[in-house]
Amino acid sequence: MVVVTFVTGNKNKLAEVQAILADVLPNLKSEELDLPEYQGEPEEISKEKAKLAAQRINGPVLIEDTSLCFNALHGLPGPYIKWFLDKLGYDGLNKLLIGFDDKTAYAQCVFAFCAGPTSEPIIFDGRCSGRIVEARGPNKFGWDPIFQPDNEQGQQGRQTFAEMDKTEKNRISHRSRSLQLVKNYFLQHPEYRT
Ligand SMILES: O=c1nc[nH]c2c1ncn2[C@H]1C[C@H](O)[C@@H](COP(=O)(O)OP(=O)(O)OP(=O)(O)O)O1
Ligand SMILES: [Mg+2]
Repeated sequence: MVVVTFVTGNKNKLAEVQAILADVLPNLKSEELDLPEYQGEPEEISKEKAKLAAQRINGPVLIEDTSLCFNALHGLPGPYIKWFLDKLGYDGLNKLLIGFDDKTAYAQCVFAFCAGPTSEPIIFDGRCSGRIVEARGPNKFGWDPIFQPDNEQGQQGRQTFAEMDKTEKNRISHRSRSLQLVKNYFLQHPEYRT
């Protein structure tokens, strides 16, 4: 069996990935590396991140890059949300939208699988639409308190990701949608799990 390594510096991501992939990739390893990230479109950032990870690990790797995209700002902060969150906090992120009626946003999770140091990465894109609200719920993972996802009918939801229990978040999140595609890929490639 060829063991896949999920490379991330983020413990919360790792926990969600392990929970969602448990049945398909029970042998998923993890490596705590905070890889440098190129600027550009989310797909390109993930591809480059995956190539770098595959070189560092010298084997098959899975990485992901998460964006939070404000529709009024044409998708920004997008992949730069980590730095915006760090510098502006929940209030500052809300204030970015003060001049706009449109508070809608989407979370995007782009997984990339790279089979080895010389392979071309494969991309899996999952999104969850919602809106930016004043922070509600425990402050445990990134921007969870200010993102209120739409429900499955596409209507405005009631809870922020931070207010939901983990199972509920993992059922509807950007990450779980992207991981659904990752799962399908690995179901067709049993060499990574048996
Ligand atoms: O479901 C989520 N709910 C709330 N916040 C989230 C979520 N997923 C990522 N986040 C945060 C973490 C980081 O502030 C930024 C993404 O940046 P991103 O580069 O993908 O993550 P990271 O640097 O923490 O980990 P990694 O080592 O995998 O790159 O959004
Ligand atoms: Mg990162």
